[in-house]
Amino acid sequence: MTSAAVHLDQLVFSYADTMVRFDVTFAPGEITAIMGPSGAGKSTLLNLVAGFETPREGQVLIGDMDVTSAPPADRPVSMVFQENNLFAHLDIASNVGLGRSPALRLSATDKQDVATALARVGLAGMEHRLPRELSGGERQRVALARVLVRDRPILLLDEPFASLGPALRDDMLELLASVQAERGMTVLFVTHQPEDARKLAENMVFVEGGRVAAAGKTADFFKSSGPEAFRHYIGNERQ
Ligand SMILES: Nc1ncnc2c1ncn2[C@@H]1O[C@H](COP(=O)(O)OP(=O)(O)OP(=O)(O)O)[C@@H](O)[C@H]1O
Repeated sequence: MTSAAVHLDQLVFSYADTMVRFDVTFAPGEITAIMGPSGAGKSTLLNLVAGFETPREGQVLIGDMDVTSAPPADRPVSMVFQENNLFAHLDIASNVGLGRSPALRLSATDKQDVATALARVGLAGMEHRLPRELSGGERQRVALARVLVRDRPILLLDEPFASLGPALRDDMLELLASVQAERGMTVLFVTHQPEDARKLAENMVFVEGGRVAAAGKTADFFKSSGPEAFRHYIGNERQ
């Protein structure tokens, strides 16, 4: 799998009362944390990359491919949400297998890959459990196993570990970091936790009022000379 940049080129999109404009590039094969106040447009940005929303103007480029009008299924993208990533009536192996075949027509190799992915995320032996028989952290591991069998170059994560306690969140960040290092995916990671960004992400994008207010290296964001808007935001969050 080759790494691909994600480029939002002069994108304009609006809901009834809200307009966003994004013009930003996400570095190929690296993790970028996306932070910003509630309602700033972070999920909207991911949805535009995934194809769940279509811009009014501008282009979405993945590598050198223009996917602006491509439906979500045709984009080289996987997405993990905070919750509800799994189908409640399907066992874990089937939920992961959906990443390979939406109709669950799985070859022997596919089934082997599902088992390998589940072992990779620490869930060997749980193949036949239902999602409700797992903890919240284990359910997110299943979602990551599905990302592994999909094997797409772009991974979008929308606050994936926000419902987990701090120790478990750290475990998941480590797992995500090692999976990303193995596969070289371009990862866009929306989080409200500055510590998550610091631990995981090489780059940061700060979204405010439907715009990218600042973008750069994570290390620079956390310096006293870091972007004013970001420093103001984390200062407020910490009060
Ligand atoms: N389906 C929708 N219809 C209309 N407006 C929407 C819709 N989804 C989001 N919005 C509005 O668009 C703006 C951006 O929402 P978005 O979910 O992208 O913010 P966010 O930065 O992800 O927020 P949070 O951190 O709270 O998840 C908000 O003002 C929101 O109310």
